[in-house]
Amino acid sequence: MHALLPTTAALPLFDVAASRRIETHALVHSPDLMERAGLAVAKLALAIRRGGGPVWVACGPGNNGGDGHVAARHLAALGLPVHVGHDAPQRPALVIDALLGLGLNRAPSTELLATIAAMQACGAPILAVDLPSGLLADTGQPAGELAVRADHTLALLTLKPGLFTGEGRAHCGRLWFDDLGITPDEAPTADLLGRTPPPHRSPTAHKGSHGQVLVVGGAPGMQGAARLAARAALACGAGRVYMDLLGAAAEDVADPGQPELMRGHLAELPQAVGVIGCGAGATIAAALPELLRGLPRLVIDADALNAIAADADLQDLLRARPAGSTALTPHPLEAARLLGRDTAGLQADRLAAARELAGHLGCTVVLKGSGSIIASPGERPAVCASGGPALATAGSGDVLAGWLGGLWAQQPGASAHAIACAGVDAHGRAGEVDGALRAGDLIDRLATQR
Ligand SMILES: NC(=O)C1=CN([C@@H]2O[C@H](COP(=O)(O)OP(=O)(O)OC[C@H]3O[C@@H](n4cnc5c(N)ncnc54)[C@H](O)[C@@H]3O)[C@@H](O)[C@H]2O)[C@@H](O)CC1
Ligand SMILES: Nc1ncnc2c1ncn2[C@@H]1O[C@H](COP(=O)(O)OP(=O)(O)O)[C@@H](O)[C@H]1O
Repeated sequence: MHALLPTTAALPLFDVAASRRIETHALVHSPDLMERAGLAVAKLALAIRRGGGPVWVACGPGNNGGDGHVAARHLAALGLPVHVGHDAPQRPALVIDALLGLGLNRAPSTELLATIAAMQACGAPILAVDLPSGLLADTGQPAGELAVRADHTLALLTLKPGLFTGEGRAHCGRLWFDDLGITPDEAPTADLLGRTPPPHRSPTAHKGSHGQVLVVGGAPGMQGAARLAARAALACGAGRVYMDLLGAAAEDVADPGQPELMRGHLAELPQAVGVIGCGAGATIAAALPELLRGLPRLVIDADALNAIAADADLQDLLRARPAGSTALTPHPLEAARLLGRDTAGLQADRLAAARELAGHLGCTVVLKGSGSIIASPGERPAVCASGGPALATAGSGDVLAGWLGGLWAQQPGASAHAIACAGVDAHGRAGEVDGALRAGDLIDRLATQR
């Protein structure tokens, strides 16, 4: 058993169906899985209980409850006061939530909701077994009106996507993992992102070795978004970064705070990585056909996504681009527009939605938000474990788009999927601070963490 995050290594994620298969195979040679699980829960419970009161173990009807009973037995054998039941004891030192795990398949009943509410109200730390009860393992969404908000979650046997995306991070608290000594015998459903080394810079490099980025966006009143993207591309190490601010006079393009940035246009920079759409407003629509046809690698964000959502011809141009040459970075509302769906429906299964959008438009899709998803045609999807609410500030998405462009300029042979995985994880790590992070400060943190 070990604490899970932050992780430098990529980790395999398995959905419910895969976890069930792995469990079934493992049980053939290791029939004592529940004993192992319950022992791991008891060990963690010993370490995190607060005070000398009873450990309250709330057990459900299935194997999740079985794990809870085994843990209760171990704790009682050690002489700890243990209370097993759905009613709260006086001043518990810890709650072990073993109500529902992988088997959750409907909204919790009124009685279960009452137990969840009592756990939440009793004031003791909550340790969830495998998953916080009421949270769906595949999506990270509550199945009903309430799911446990745990202080700790000990994932067992496999890591499930719902621990990391959707509402998962708000419900899991600190994450721990015990694989119960089993190595899964099948390919993961998705990868949890690990750290990717920064692009190599040769001792004999010159600025021409590190590529060009062309940022197209920043309509009047929204130029800050494009400037943030351009600054991020520069800080990432791109050799030369150009801006095409839509509708701006030549003298307005200069960025006094960042004199390295230059003015440029598609016609002069046919090999640049395009970062298009940040703060672009409706003006970007007219420029899109040329950009979609002209630039070999594209990161498409914000208003460019909205323009594409509204125009079937632009969608066809996107689909006509070579495989691996385009990354879309929608937040959930933009992704919903691209799929012609509502945001809540899309958020209900972020992994499925990102895969669907990637298939629909033939592009890499970064579905942003807590537990960003990276999905591409023909690739295993990835889930981002880094980042947090400090990133919920204006401009952090523009920084991401620019950073992806900067990475790609330096690694022309990389696919959109590889660039998105590397950049999204770095962006998330840089955003792990208390409080809120200004987008400008996020760029500095990205540049210095490498
Ligand atoms: N079988 C084993 O040896 C192992 C089991 N493990 C544990 O077993 C869990 C999975 O066990 P189960 O498949 O029995 O599933 P659960 O224990 O999560 O729940 C299954 C039961 O809950 C009921 N249920 C589902 N949703 C409900 C709802 N909303 N309201 C009321 N009842 C509901 C189901 O009808 C079923 O009876 C894992 O999460 C993990 O904790 C792991 O420890 C690995 C080893
Ligand atoms: N709570 C959060 N946890 C993790 N990442 C977050 C959170 N809130 C925002 N982010 C990240 O911050 C960025 C916000 O992007 P976006 O919504 O496009 O903002 P903007 O348009 O203001 O730049 C995305 O990369 C998103 O994943």
